[in-house]
Amino acid sequence: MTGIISHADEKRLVLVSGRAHPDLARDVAAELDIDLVHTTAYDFANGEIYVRYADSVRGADVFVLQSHTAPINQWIMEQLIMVDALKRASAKTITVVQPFYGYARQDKKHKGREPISARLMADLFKTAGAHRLMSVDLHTSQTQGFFDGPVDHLWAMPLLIDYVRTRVDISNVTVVSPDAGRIRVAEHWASKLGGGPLAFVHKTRDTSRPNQAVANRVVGDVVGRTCVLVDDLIDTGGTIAGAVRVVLEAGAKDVIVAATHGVLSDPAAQRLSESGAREVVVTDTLPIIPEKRFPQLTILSIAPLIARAIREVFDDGSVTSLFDGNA
Ligand SMILES: Nc1ncnc2c1ncn2[C@@H]1O[C@H](COP(=O)(O)O)[C@@H](O)[C@H]1O
Ligand SMILES: O=P(O)(O)OC[C@H]1O[C@H](OP(=O)(O)OP(=O)(O)O)[C@H](O)[C@@H]1O
Repeated sequence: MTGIISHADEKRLVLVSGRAHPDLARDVAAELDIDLVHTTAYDFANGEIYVRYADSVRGADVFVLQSHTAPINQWIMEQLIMVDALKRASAKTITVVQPFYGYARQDKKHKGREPISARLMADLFKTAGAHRLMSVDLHTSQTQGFFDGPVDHLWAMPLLIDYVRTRVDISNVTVVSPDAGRIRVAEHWASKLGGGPLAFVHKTRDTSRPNQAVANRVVGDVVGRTCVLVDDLIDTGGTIAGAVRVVLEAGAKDVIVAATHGVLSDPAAQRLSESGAREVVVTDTLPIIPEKRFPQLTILSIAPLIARAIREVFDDGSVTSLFDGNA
């Protein structure tokens, strides 16, 4: 195995990773059957970051993997610096692979004098030298339009659905959206999970205080049913724990939660473990440290999907084809 795959036409695929989620980088490299190109990365005494690649990347198609986990600003900055180093080392193309797109929730101004940080992120990566972005389950699809270049928007839904299908009797499933913003996604889930009914939770947020979600009530047929609650991400767990509570109070038989990104900021692990959900299923787009794991948590590997998408991009194939039948 080498860090570089040589083709007759001299194309070279290089995978490099920041320090945020080494397990995911290792798994993606293994799926691609390549070695990561070693990257030296460390912090100077004042917190500034240094990176250098051990091998030449000249003329290569380079994929820069970084998970936007806490401390998120440090890891985003590291990825930006990695892109800059690749640009200056004459990489042919640079694809930023950010399985979870940091700042994606700041995609519009809700009030005057707010930033649109999701757009700023795209601009920063473009300025650093990125040609292309790859991400999984963006908070809103429109974020694709922020980056001036190709964006590969991967869906974890087929992976999650394949798993959830093994855990439920699909003739008795109601798919539940934990808020109004995710009803379209929940519709998609329902059609793929046996075409059962759909419900949604009326959620409100106190916008004067961060991370405060209130689940008011559930609308839809949940009595006696296995409810599958679907969301893009679980951060502090307030949205999901509240939704599980109102769904169970409304008479659901049991609840399985499926979300792509397990951000799991405190006190999510405690909230979820005490929520009454039978199972909470996430992917490993973000690392989940042992202290944040709880008995009902299942973590699915996103590495095969990312590796297949990288392969398609490198081969000038079709990323969309990975989702044929799920569009
Ligand atoms: N990082 C964040 N954590 C929690 N809440 C956030 C974060 N970034 C933005 N927000 C707030 O989330 C909602 C987003 O609402 P959408 O309807 O999805 O646009 C908004 O209140 C943000 O201020
Ligand atoms: O675990 P939590 O801390 O509760 O945060 C997670 C929730 O926050 C986001 O929704 P958001 O309320 O930002 O927007 P939306 O209702 O428009 O999806 C996200 O889609 C989750 O539903």
